[in-house]
Amino acid sequence: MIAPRMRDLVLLGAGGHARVLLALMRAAGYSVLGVCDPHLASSGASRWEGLDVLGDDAALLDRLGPERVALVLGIGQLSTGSLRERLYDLWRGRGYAFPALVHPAAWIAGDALLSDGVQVMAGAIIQPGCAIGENSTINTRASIDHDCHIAAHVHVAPGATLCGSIHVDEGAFIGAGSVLVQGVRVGERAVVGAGTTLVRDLGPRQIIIGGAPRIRAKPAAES
Ligand SMILES: CC(=O)SCCNC(=O)CCNC(=O)[C@H](O)C(C)(C)COP(=O)(O)OP(=O)(O)OC[C@H]1O[C@@H](n2cnc3c(N)ncnc32)[C@H](O)[C@@H]1OP(=O)(O)O
Repeated sequence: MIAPRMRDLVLLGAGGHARVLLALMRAAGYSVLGVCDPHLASSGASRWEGLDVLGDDAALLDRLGPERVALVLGIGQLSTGSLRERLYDLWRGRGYAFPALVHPAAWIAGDALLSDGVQVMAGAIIQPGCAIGENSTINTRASIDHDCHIAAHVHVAPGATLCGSIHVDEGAFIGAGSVLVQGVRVGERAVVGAGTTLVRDLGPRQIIIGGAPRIRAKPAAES
């Protein structure tokens, strides 16, 4: 993990996810040099949310090399599409660093491992024994319990609850408010719909949505 204070940060993108990250960076006291966004640049705007608009990608490459700035990926990730992943790989390939960012109101166990580019939003909890892969987002108030392994480019959306010892493979999307019971595995690029409870493994590229609750009697031995 690269210490965020080593270099000034430049925010890529100016949508809702970028605004949440800007709030995180300000709350954590990071130094933000400005924002790069093709739409802002083409509109001629010089300021956005109190930041200087630095221009589009070309401006960044021309004026602010990877030795001067580190990047923050302000593009969110929905259940479809992989723009965020492609941009991350593109800029990494150009030599730029993406420090892991953690909101000061998140709680992360001392032994949890956060890879480069991980973004942990306000209210999130990451318990002992967890590892979070590159460019993954643990969004607002999501909860990752002990010994979970989250691969790269995963989005755990707001309020999702992952119980212990869960594996989430690369590029998967865990919807808002979903609950994953202990020990399940979510396959590569699979999608867990918002509010869904996952009780068994989900294969690669599978989507699970909702699911009817069932009522049954408890075994006699249980009171
Ligand atoms: C900060 C942020 O905002 S981060 C973003 C967080 N957002 C989320 O977590 C949203 C996650 N996305 C979802 O849950 C989506 O609905 C998906 C990906 C599971 C499915 O999307 P789509 O394939 O586009 O499904 P679509 O909208 O066409 O709905 C298909 C059917 O499933 C139902 N449905 C869709 N999602 C859900 C859900 N999460 N729970 C229950 N039912 C659902 C729809 O009502 C529809 O039912 P119908 O056929 O009877 O009309």
